[in-house]
Amino acid sequence: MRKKGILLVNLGTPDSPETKDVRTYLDQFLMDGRVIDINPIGRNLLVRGIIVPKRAKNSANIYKEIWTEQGSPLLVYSYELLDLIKERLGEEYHVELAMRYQNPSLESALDKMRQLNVDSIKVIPLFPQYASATTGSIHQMVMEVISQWQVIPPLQFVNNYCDHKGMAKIFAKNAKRYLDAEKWDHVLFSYHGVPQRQMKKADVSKKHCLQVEDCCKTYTDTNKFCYTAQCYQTTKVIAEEIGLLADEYTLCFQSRLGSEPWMQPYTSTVLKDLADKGKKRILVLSPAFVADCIETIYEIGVEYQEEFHSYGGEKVQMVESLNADPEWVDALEDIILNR
Ligand SMILES: C=CC1=C(C)c2cc3[nH]c(cc4nc(cc5[nH]c(cc1n2)c(C)c5CCC(=O)O)C(CCC(=O)O)=C4C)c(C)c3C=C
Ligand SMILES: [Fe+2]
Ligand SMILES: [Fe+2]
Repeated sequence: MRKKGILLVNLGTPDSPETKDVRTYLDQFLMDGRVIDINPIGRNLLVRGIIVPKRAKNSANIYKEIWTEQGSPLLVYSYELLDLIKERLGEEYHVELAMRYQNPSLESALDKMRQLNVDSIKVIPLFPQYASATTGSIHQMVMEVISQWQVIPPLQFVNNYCDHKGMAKIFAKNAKRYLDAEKWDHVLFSYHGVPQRQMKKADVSKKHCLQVEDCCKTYTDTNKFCYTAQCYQTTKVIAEEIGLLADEYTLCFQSRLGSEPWMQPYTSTVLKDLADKGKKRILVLSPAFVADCIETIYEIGVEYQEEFHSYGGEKVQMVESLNADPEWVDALEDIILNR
């Protein structure tokens, strides 16, 4: 029986926490024109001349701290999820996992599907919100690879699932475990940031994103492809599910790289403001990630904790991501079958 192909794709992670592998990963990642979206010569100088040489060793040390016996958390959780979703979908489907950068590579996953002569391919980026640097890059790469095939099978691309109730319920459930057990002064929804320039580029009207006040706090037809608007929408669905009041939570953006402005407010700034207001205990969800990774485990769990402490706060607690939660398998099955 010919099967329906399902391709799950996450960002990728180094093959090992050694500096040379981290360097290779950062080089492939940051040389992507959708990630550092400047002219190729400038990108080459910036990435290979400045960012990677400056960053590789320090990043490798951080990867060493989060690395598990099975490997990088992002990859380990992704494989666990793959096993569960394969079991769930059964014989009718052939499911592959790929990473946009490093391994398992998109090329090898797609080649397996080509060899199997699958009936169709549906691409599901493991990112709830669309950003050009993530989902856009995955879709572009899949199209580039498949464009070389003699037979181009029916293809489907999932753009986003920022408003998926099943997904939101799991983030809410994970947060409630902390909210029910202890007292927290505020909840943060801390998303991976993107440069403001990329947001403006994604707005085809050129009249909306960062042009009108509170441009993307409401998710509408006008801004339906805007990453920020989708982050607000995810937050709204999760906050409703938890039962949070408007003044009990704040949306913010982390992981800024370089000196140009990224989406704001920055998580660091919000943490400082909260500390100045006397807030001591902060619970942080990070629903741009479906698997815990360096950005959640280290940036939130270690760096923001230390930073908040230096401002006079007490505790920053990271809420676990979806990882290999059986309810995430339910939600992902629905996304695969119905989006
Ligand atoms: C969730 C969506 C993501 C967006 C949007 C995104 C954009 C983006 N990222 C960088 C630079 C870095 N990101 C890094 C790690 C990283 N980023 C994402 C997701 C998004 N990135 C994930 C899931 C991860 C974790 C990978 C892991 O192995 O755990 C890193 C590397 C980490 C480090 O060295 O500290 C960099 C660098 C840019 C420039 C960007 C632009 C839009
Ligand atoms: Fe990133
Ligand atoms: Fe926007």
